Amino acid sequence: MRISVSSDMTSGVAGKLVAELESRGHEVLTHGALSPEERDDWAWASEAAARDVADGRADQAVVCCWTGTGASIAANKVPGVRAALCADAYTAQGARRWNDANALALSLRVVSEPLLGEILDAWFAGAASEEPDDRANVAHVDGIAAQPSAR
Ligand SMILES: O=C[C@H](O)[C@H](O)[C@H](O)COP(=O)(O)O
Repeated sequence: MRISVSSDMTSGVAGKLVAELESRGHEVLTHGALSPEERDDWAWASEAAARDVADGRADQAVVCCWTGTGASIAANKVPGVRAALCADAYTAQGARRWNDANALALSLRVVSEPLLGEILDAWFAGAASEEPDDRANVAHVDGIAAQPSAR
């Protein structure tokens, strides 16, 4: 799989992420602090990785910042991207299964190296549910940004 990775810092698991993903057989694109000469602020870095997914240059993204919050918010503003902020394996598994999440948002402060391994194991093991209700939810979420409020 091709994974686009962004971070606003090189601290914490940001420094391990690319090697970890490559060791799992993924091709990695990098943005922000992980890419020389790119703007490294979380909003720009996360948007760049999310646009790789939306535009088909990557299958999925992993977006990081100190809390993971800004990275997830920015990624979720890009149409077609469903980013999930995950601080544990259970949430990562559910994000893939029920939300068909295509961007994993991580906190550089909270996620330790062992926890990163657990979260990635769960994330990549999980397949999106094909249940009609689940697909309807995902399709509705993708359409929200494109529609005016119905209320
Ligand atoms: O949600 C935002 C992230 O946690 C940022 O990593 C944090 O705000 C630090 O950003 P800055 O280095 O721009 O202060």
